[in-house]
Amino acid sequence: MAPTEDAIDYRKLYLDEKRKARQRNRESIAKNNSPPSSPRDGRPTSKELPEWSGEFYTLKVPELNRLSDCVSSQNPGSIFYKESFLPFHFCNDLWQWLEKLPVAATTKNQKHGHWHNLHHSKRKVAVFDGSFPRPIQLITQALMEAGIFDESAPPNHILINHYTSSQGIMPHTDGPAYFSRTATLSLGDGQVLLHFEPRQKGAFSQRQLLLHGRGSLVVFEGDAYSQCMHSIRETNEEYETAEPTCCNVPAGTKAHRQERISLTVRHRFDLGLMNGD
Ligand SMILES: O=C(O)CCC(=O)C(=O)O
Ligand SMILES: [Fe+2]
Repeated sequence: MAPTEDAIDYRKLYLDEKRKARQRNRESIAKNNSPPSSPRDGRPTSKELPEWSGEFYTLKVPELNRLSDCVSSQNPGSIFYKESFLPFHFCNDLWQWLEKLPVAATTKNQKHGHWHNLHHSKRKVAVFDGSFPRPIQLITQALMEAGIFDESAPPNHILINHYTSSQGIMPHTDGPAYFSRTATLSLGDGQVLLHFEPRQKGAFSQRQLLLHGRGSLVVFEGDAYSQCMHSIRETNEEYETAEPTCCNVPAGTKAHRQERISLTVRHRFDLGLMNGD
């Protein structure tokens, strides 16, 4: 019998079902393989998150100017800095909101949106990825509007570090899991020196950058992201002194250390895939 228009195409059905079964299989493998420490686990419910009083905020931020805001244009290139990026009143509200984030009961699993005390360095960290509560959304939108991220690799991962005045972070690169651009916002009244050093000796020059608090922004990408390590020194001194390698303030400028919160914003590739990018 000749197939009619609406007769079932068994071959197509067979292929469709096979494709669906393969897809289900892949999804279940991905689910079972996802590490228990995934930051996507255990998202805080909206009840657990602190109340955000700034519901009607629209965040006005300046655009990043890739020429005038560039503080290291070569060797390594691509470090940008804006001393005043986030509005002052927003920084205060954000600080208070962040301080009220729930604290994870255990340090074993990274729980999304919860503070964790790191064993090795004692500083506190919290992660937001994928879907963001309002204040974090405002920040990611602001970074898009300022031309720092675009639709091809939008911010989808925020790491928040809470430091006492003496704490720092060891030399490291942010690694290949992310698009090679990091934007960091600093909150608090103090300052720190951010150090860049080449991963391979002699390949690039050392650089320093004085990070002001109260909403400053540093962006680094390209060589500064992939070929250099960055760090903040631990110190019990009240201040650090900028060296001649410092690229945004004169040598001798004092960076007065105080309690500080930083928000490091990036695009993580595997989250992009999960969100259907
Ligand atoms: O606190 C900072 O400014 C640096 C943080 C950082 O490098 C990171 O979280 O990867
Ligand atoms: Fe980093």
